[in-house]
Amino acid sequence: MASSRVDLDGNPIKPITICMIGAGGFIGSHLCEKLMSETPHSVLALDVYNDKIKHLLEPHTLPWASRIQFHRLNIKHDSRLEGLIKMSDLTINLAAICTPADYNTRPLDTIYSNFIDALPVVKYCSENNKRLIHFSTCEVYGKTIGSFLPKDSPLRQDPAYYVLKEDESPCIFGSIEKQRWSYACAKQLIERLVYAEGAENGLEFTIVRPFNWIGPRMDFIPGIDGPSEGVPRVLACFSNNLLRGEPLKLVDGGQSQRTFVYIKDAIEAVLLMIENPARANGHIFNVGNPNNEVTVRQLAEMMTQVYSKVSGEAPLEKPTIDVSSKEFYGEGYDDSDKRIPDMTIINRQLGWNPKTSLWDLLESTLTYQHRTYAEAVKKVIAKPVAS
Ligand SMILES: NC(=O)c1ccc[n+]([C@@H]2O[C@H](COP(=O)([O-])OP(=O)(O)OC[C@H]3O[C@@H](n4cnc5c(N)ncnc54)[C@H](O)[C@@H]3O)[C@@H](O)[C@H]2O)c1
Ligand SMILES: O=c1ccn([C@@H]2O[C@H](COP(=O)(O)OP(=O)(O)O[C@H]3OC[C@@H](O)[C@H](O)[C@H]3O)[C@@H](O)[C@H]2O)c(=O)[nH]1
Repeated sequence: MASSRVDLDGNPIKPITICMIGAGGFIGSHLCEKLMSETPHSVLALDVYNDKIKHLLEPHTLPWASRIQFHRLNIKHDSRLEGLIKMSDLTINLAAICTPADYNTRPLDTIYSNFIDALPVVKYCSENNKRLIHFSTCEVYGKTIGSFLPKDSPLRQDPAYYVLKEDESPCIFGSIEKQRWSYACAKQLIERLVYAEGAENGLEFTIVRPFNWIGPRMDFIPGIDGPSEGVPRVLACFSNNLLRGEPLKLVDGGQSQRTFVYIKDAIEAVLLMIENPARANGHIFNVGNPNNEVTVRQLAEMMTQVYSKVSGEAPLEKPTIDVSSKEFYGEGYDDSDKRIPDMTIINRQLGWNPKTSLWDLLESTLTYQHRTYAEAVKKVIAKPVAS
């Protein structure tokens, strides 16, 4: 396997060591899985948790056991960080607070996590001449230009007013009191810093802007493997509602639009970036699926249908319920209206295209959710409430 692999230009791929920060999260777990099963590369996996990669770490007889090492550490305060970056050929930084429920309620933690805590990582990579793949977000685009046009303007149908391009689109956020944008703004500034390290000090970098990657192991199910009062991202919120047989909550009518990409498609793009540095360095890449656009309401309807198919349970008569954003997220919430990634740059540089339709990715993801959580949720529901 190892010797026959070549990059996009036909050159043999040499095994490398990757320092992956945030390896225990949703994206990290899938990336580790891919690197272990399909490549000869080694991973130093850094995170405060490892539940989502336990299956890759134990038992010690796994075929890749010698190629993955978990280091439990918090990058906020751990002197081992620089040493681990120095030992590696490439650093991938995934660590972040990235659930919207936190952006307006814990803005300080959000800004520290996405900007301040990432600073030493960039600095150590730059000082030690190590390549960096930094995970940013599609939220850096904020709102579309089209959202400021009158509701009936025909220009709203013109892609020039909504398609998001890495090298052209502006970043449009709400006012400071709309603390939703604390995350996007922190991500934007760290992108600018990484870019400036490239321009002034020659840092070899790639910036990834994920557009709603979804799939198994995303976030948590409240009260099962996460806090009962916690609010994860929409896939886990809706999965939780479906597992409990309660209506899916549509924030402000579910009119916002998103494009969803299957995590396994997106991971293919990251692997291409890892193994084709000459094509990926110095670039910012949108990674999403422009063909999978829905409103949040349509997502809820599709998830209801798919869940009924995979669970064998009939959908509720009234499967959704409207809630205001103030009620659901609290003061200071705001939203991105529409997110369609332009794919020109990633297509040109890496020849990557997403493959999986929204229906198919929901079918495999909800099959996983049902198999993993249905029993546990039933038990919790059956427990008599203490009086
Ligand atoms: N999933 C998406 O669709 C999406 C979209 C846009 C951007 N992103 C970005 O991609 C990255 C990964 O996202 P994810 O969906 O896997 O999120 P995640 O929350 O599942 O993973 C982040 C991981 O980082 C770890 N972490 C956070 N702070 C840390 C610290 N101080 N020290 C050590 N570990 C720390 C967490 O424990 C967690 O395991 C984030 O930077 C996020 O902003 C993801
Ligand atoms: O139960 C819910 C949860 C969410 N929603 C809505 O569903 C939409 C998507 O919500 P998500 O929680 O997935 O988060 P968003 O797409 O807004 O942001 C995400 O985008 C990219 C990343 O940077 C982050 O992972 C996150 O900020 C929003 O319009 C939200 O208001 C509901 O209507 N009901």
